[in-house]
Amino acid sequence: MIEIKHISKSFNDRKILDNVSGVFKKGQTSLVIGASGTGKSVLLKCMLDLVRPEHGATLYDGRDFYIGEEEEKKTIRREMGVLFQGGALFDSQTVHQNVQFPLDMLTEMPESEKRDRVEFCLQRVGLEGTGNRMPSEISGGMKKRVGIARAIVMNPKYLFCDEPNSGLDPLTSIKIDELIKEITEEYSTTTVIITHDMNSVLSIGDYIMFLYKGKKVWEGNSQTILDTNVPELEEFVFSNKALMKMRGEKR
Ligand SMILES: Nc1ncnc2c1ncn2[C@@H]1O[C@H](COP(=O)(O)OP(=O)(O)OP(=O)(O)O)[C@@H](O)[C@H]1O
Repeated sequence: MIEIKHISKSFNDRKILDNVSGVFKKGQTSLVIGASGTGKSVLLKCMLDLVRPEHGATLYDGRDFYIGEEEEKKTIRREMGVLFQGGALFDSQTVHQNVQFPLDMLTEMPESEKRDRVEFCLQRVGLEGTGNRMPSEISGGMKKRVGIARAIVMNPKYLFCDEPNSGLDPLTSIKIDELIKEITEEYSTTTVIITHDMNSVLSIGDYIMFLYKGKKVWEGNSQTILDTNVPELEEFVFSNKALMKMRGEKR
């Protein structure tokens, strides 16, 4: 479980996050949603301690990430897997080398064990047999899968995905969402996904936090979101015409 408590962050006197709190549970896919520029990525960076908020705390299963001992912070960092926006693969390295990177950086694992672990993760994301290819030789959807394999190679407790569907067609997006959801349930990870994809919201939103101009103005799940009466959220959700129609038919 990850708890964020009263997170506030400003850049150059401009408040980007304003007192944001929430709980992301183990074994669930939690989504942080909102329009562009509303502070989703900054919130993720605060949770990863890449950006330090002026106020607030992030607790990983009760362990305070900002004020804990350096050893404890290191432990927490090793328990995190991150799927970066755009995949962030090293172009000059093979798929296998990309997935192995965290094992090389963070473990003393023997080479043979690393190889087996990488092969297992590639197989888990449906990419068996592709280890020797270069990132330039695979599709956008496959790159995301490589990114997911790399994010889970250390067997993380906490999985962060920044816009996992960006640049993908709708069908591939659904498959990536399903894969993230399956992994979350299979390994009981606490998964936090930054997105503005309404398909994801409706299909994998166990918990949804909606940010508007840096504030949390709504929280709920995929079942309750279509019944919202919060104007800012209504505007966000029903900018999708098909959903607007669905709501009309429901009422
Ligand atoms: N390092 C920084 N210095 C100054 N301003 C920043 C910095 N990082 C982010 N911002 C500002 O914070 C605001 C929120 O940015 P953020 O990237 O969190 O938005 P977002 O909700 O993730 O948007 P998108 O969906 O487009 O990725 C933006 O106005 C951005 O310019």
